[in-house]
Amino acid sequence: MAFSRVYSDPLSRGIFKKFVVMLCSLLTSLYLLHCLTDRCSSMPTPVKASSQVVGFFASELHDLRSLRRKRLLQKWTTGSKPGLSYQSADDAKRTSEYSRFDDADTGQVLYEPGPQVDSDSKNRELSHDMQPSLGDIVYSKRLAPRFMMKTGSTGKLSPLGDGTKKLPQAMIIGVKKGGTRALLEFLRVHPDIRAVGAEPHFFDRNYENGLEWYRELMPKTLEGQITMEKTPSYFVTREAPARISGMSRDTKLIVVVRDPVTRAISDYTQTLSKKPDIPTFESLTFRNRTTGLIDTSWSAIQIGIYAKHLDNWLQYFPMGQILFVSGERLISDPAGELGRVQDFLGLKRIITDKHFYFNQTKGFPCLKKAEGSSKPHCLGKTKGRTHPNIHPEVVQRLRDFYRPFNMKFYQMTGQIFGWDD
Ligand SMILES: Nc1ncnc2c1ncn2[C@@H]1O[C@H](COP(=O)(O)OS(=O)(=O)O)[C@@H](OP(=O)(O)O)[C@H]1O
Repeated sequence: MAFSRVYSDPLSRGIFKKFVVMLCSLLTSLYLLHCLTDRCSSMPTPVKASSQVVGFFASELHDLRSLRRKRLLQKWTTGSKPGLSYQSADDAKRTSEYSRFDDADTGQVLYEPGPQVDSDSKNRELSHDMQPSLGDIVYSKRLAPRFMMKTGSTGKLSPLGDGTKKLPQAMIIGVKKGGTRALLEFLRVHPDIRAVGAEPHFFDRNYENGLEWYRELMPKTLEGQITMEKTPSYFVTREAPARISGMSRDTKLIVVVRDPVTRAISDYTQTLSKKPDIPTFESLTFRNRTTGLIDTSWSAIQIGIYAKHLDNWLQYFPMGQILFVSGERLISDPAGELGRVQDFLGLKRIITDKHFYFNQTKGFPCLKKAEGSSKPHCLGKTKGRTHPNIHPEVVQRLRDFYRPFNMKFYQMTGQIFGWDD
């Protein structure tokens, strides 16, 4: 009754209409505010029940929210403090469950999910730069299901935390003491590369565990990303080429080579650091010091006969599928060598000069920002050790020994590494 009275009075009707319009805009503003605080997805969406106008607002809001998410993601992916503070309690627990395991040769402790692969090493330090990478962490539960992650340089959006463990499509197979750790650490900066940090030693020591075991060690990758690992002993493992080819004939292989004489001394220096009582380099080098006969059964010498090992790989892989990186140039011009590697892997050249600086104290190039960190990063103290002085006569004898093998190697690869200049 009261309503019909009000409605029949033209003045009251006008006021009533204005009231309704104001109420509607108030409700719409409230809804807008609610959505801007990112809470409206849990409510029944207004699109279904409402007019085109509300539908329009909903789509505008959607765009606004994706823009906010993209901005946030941009902030993360450009490396500004990706920190663990985004983790929920569950995720923090998951991270703490990551097993610690070592790089067989370096003793660096890396965080990787999965079983313990190598427990040889004695040196178990954790450096800040070896924490799980941004991509390894599934962020807080509230954010995870709705947030999207940029798939590397492809710019595709995929749900964060998604991805699957894949067998490596590319690997660094050698050589021991060539600079393999530096190469892997530098490559990890690339958004399209995900690599297992520790050396799996699957194709030499752990082959009987099977490919599923091996796959489990790998980090999750999104579409377009390359899975990588490095195990320098593969290059000198007789069975490795057949086994890797059995996994995939398309596997891309990278070998970091270094002057075999310096490499042998570096190898010896590493052993010496673990076992200070071993004989001198000179006495291990010769079978007979007076005749000058080199002991080729000593692994430190054996590994440097690159041409011989390469022959074995060429039985299973075409030359075009193997890239040789100069260990020397990796130090003098890291961006140049990284450029070649990115081309070989079919990736955009994202790692450039801008990523490196030369650390005077370390005496090596270092990363301005390591993967998943905003801090500068040099390799640990097991890389770039001071070598003992070796008698020049012994060094010369070794140079003479390696020369023909080096020449053969230059011929096979079509690259001159300059070890005999
Ligand atoms: N940027 C940078 N920082 C530190 N060290 C560098 C770098 N680039 C190459 N190198 C050289 O890498 C050598 C170790 O090689 P690897 O990583 O292949 O060693 S290992 O086989 O994994 O133990 C290591 O050998 P040594 O100098 O004999 O210790 C270094 O000379």
